[in-house]
Amino acid sequence: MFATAIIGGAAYLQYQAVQAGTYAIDIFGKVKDGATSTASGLWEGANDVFAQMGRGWDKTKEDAGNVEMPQWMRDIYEGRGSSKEGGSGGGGPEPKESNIGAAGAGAATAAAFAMDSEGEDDTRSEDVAARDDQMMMLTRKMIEIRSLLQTVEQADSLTLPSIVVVGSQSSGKSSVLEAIVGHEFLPKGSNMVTRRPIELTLVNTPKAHAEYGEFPALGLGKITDFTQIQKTLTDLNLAVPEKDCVSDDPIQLRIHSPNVPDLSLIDLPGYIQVEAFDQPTELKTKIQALCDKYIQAPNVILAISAADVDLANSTALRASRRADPRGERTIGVVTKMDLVDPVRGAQILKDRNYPLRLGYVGVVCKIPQESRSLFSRGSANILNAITRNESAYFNAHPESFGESSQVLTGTPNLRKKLMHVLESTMSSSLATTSEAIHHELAEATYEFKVQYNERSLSAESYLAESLDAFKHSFKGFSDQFGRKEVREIVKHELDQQVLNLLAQRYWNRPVETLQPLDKLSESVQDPLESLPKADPENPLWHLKLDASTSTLTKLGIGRLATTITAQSLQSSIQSLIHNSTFSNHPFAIEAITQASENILRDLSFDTSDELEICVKPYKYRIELDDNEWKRGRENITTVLKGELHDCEAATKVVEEQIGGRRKMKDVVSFIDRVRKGDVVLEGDGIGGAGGFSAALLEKGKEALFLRDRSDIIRMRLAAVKSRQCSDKKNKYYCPEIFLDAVADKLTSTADLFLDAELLSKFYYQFPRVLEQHFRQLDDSTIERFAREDPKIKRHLDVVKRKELLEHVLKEMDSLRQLEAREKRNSSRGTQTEDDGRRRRKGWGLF
Ligand SMILES: Nc1nc2c(ncn2[C@@H]2O[C@H](COP(=O)(O)OP(=O)(O)OP(=O)(O)O)[C@@H](O)[C@H]2O)c(=O)[nH]1
Repeated sequence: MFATAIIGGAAYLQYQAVQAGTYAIDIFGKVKDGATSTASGLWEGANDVFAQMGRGWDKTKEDAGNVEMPQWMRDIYEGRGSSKEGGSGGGGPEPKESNIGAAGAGAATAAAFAMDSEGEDDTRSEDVAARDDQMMMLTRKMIEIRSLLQTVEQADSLTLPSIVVVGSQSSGKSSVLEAIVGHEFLPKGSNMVTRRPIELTLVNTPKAHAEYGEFPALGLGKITDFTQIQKTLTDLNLAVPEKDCVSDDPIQLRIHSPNVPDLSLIDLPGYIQVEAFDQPTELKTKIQALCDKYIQAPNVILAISAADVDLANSTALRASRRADPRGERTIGVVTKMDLVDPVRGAQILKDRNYPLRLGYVGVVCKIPQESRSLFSRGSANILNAITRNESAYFNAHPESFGESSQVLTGTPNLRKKLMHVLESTMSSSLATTSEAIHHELAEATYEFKVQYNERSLSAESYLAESLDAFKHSFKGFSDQFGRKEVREIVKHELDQQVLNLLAQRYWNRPVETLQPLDKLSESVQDPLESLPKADPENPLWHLKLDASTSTLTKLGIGRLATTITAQSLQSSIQSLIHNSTFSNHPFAIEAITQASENILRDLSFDTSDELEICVKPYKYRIELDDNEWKRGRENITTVLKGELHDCEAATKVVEEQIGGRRKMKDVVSFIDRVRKGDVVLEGDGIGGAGGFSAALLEKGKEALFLRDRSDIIRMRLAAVKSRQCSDKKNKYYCPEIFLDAVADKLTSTADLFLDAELLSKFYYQFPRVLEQHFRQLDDSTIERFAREDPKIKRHLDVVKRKELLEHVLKEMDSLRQLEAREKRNSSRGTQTEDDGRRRRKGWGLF
């Protein structure tokens, strides 16, 4: 058993070490999963640090500093062109022969741009497609960094920009977002259903077939049914009370799909013109204030306006003009293009009144009616239906929307534009964000050093340490609490039982009533004073001792001894808990208490029955040797002295309650005289008598009882010490000694048995059950447990913050390496017009 314990312990220690090590990894993993496998290993090495994390923290650290390029990218950098074995868009159809090159290099973006949807050919050149892929990779990395920063306690300086979607009610905001995602998932209804910002992170998962959403803050897991996502969003929004109507507490939603680009978007409540009669009067200004908060720099504004409403009246454009007067970070989206004349539509997109550097995009995002019935429910993707419908419309009017028209139309182009814009905006924000992270990290590092002496801590390591310490103190306790201690407990209990038996059968003096003694019980007629001189054959004294012995042996020693030993163990566990770090953790107190109770209860059943069988022979015959008699005599002397001492102490208390020795003497002598018949009471004395109140008489009876008991004990102490009681053959004259010796015999059997059956088994099982219990806890429970202690919570927060910030900086480093390679590649002569446009100021400064 010992060997197994050691092996088990070592394995657990190892487990704990791994747990502690993977603590940070898990956190990072939470903000990034689902994108870990790709069609061609596209992101492996270069981008997906998260995927590497699964291989261990050390490996991750190593890799983060040494970012590996995927083959296809190296080929591009080394001028070998694109690899035809490059990734495919996962769930999408096979690329057409003429496009195979582009499909190889740019397939990752092809699906994300919705270019492989039916009716859409990828007409990009190889270089452009490859660069799109690379851009997507950079964007993804930045979004990862953004998500990581979201998990750090929020400070405004620690964010990367996002795309904020604003527009009036019914302008088509939801339709645009749903067209980008390919699913109906946003709350719908007339009752102002968007009440909170929805922070939507789209994660492109090229190889995965399943599309799903996650609410990281809710822990609902992966939701593949988009109507369920819609329902959850609706519930979360409607939970904002009618009287507040809007809240700035964002809902975070991540959607993973092979058909979405990597994007981070924020959907906001739609602007209203005027409050409805049942809406709060300040609602319009509240929505405005909320939107204004989000459309500040460096966020990109996606201003949605419907084509059938004059752009001059567009609330979204008016708001964006206030926040972005030079139109540098606003993308104008004109929805419902199908509702206006194509010529008019094209004019709108060329708007010169509010020129936008990022331009306007016209879209038709309505889900065709026939498709709605087919796709609207569950998890079917509506992307193809929308893009087909949309391109049919734009293709039908080439004079207005064709290549020569110089207007940008269509959801795929919008998606692409969003990715490009987000990437470039994020990259220009990196320098300032990086500075802010360095600053925050310096603060966290200082606190870590000064407050916590650089002692690393994770919820798992804290639990493991606490558990180890507790098991260690339990081991110490188990070394000290053995057979001897059980013996003391059991013997003490049986001593009390012996005293009770003696009091019942030998020492009984009736004091419950105020009555003359001659009317009372037999024991008074055979006073104990007469015992030393009684006839050795007097059956009364034989009967008394035999009956007392029988009562003692048939007391249910099995149950009694097992129960008090288990209780003692249980209370020792409680004090061990309260002297351990677990004392600040109600959850752990409950778990440990429960574990010990369960084990003790289970063990007690069998133990008590078996112990009862072991003491059975004593129920029929008890033989004592001289030594046992001698030991009994010594022990009962101590017990009687203890009892005498207790009686005297109790007498003192009663004396104080009565009001002094003198008053007590008066009451006691009155009751004495009544008992002797010297005073005859009228009535029963219940209402008081002899000038004493009823309460005083009650106390007097207590004092008399204690006095009588003290007298008897003194008398019996003298008897126990007498020559008569030195010999075991005089047992009927010395019941105290005999009963003590019997109790001693019972105790010896009990302690031996309890030591083997209860203690040993408990000592073996308890630490293992604890270990098992704590080992199977899930991460969130362990985290909750550790955070119950405010000091530990603070410590954990500092460690976590520091680790996250360090990790973010590392991610930024690898991003910088990728960017440097991109620059090298550009300078090797593959520079195109497109490259020039994509080179950004600020990139590489951080
Ligand atoms: N014909 C046409 N109808 C559209 C288009 N886009 C959206 N709609 C319709 O316009 C209505 C409003 O669209 P939503 O996407 O719900 O607009 P919203 O801005 O999200 O509205 P709120 O959630 O109320 O703020 C819906 O009935 C859509 O079907 C479009 O391009 N063409």
